Amino acid sequence: MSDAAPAVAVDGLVMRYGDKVAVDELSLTVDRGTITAVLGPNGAGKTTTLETCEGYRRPQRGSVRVLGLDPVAQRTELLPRIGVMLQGSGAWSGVRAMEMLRHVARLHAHPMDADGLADRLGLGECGRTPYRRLSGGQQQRLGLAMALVGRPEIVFVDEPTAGMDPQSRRTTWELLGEVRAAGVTVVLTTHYMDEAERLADQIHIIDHGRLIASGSPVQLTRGGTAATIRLVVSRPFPPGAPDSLRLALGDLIEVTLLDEVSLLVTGPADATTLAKVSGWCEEQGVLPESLTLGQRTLEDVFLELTGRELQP
Ligand SMILES: Nc1ncnc2c1ncn2[C@@H]1O[C@H](COP(=O)(O)OP(=O)(O)OP(=O)(O)O)[C@@H](O)[C@H]1O
Repeated sequence: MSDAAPAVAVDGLVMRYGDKVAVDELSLTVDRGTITAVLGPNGAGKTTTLETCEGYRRPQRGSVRVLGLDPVAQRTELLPRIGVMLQGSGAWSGVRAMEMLRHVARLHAHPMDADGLADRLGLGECGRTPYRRLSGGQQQRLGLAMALVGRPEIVFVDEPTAGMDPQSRRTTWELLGEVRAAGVTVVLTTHYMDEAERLADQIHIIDHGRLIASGSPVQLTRGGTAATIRLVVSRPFPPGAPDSLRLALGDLIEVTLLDEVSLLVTGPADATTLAKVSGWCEEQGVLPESLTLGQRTLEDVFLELTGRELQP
């Protein structure tokens, strides 16, 4: 019963390039009608996972189902129901933008109005421009239009706003929101935390080909009573700073040194914790330049899970 199946089900997927393990026992589910972001740093295995869902790569181990179908064995059945935006839109270099979009529209049984879609994405004015002369942002938008024009049930978009100016990013976010509102499932990869946090109903964070956390933006960032205190000081911390602060704050609280003048305190941090951090600064003779208490961001979540920053 493919209609009851989740939009995407990845189970124990392993993908290697030679000795390099790109995707490592990855399991995740995408619910229908959601925008789901696969978030991770460069090289995390996002594109490889997406290409396997799109049927461009055969799982080496594990399985992938899209709308309940096997993307390789049942490709003919699946293709008309999915839209794909590749990194680099897949257009020929000499073809004019609107020619390409109309061509893709004609491949589908019930396409959207290509001109209306192009206008919506701000492609109207460059309709006669050859693909290779389009700016990076215009190529991205054309790629998105090509993925959407066939009215897919699910659309896969790889880094939809990479290289776009802020205005085009906002238009793209709005459009993806409208696509979801029309009942289409959107699966996107991104390494922009703000994009995932703002757009996605569900986020899967992956690193080194492994799933390290899943949840809605609120579940991931507001987990329990967790909060974050950021401390930036005017001169480098004295040696042993994180350890003595950890000692002062107790076991439930995590202290992560970000660099020689800033650190992050995470856990059930409240006003008392803030006062303790301030008292510790006084004891250590360090002058806080800023000391703030706020909710965790996805960046904080990634840092806690991996000890690294998502965007170097
Ligand atoms: N064709 C290939 N041959 C060899 N190694 C590859 C190939 N494609 C990807 N890799 C490697 O596999 C790992 C995962 O790559 P992948 O492109 O899936 O990650 P990603 O998260 O999409 O990264 P990016 O955001 O940079 O596209 C990386 O270490 C990458 O260098």
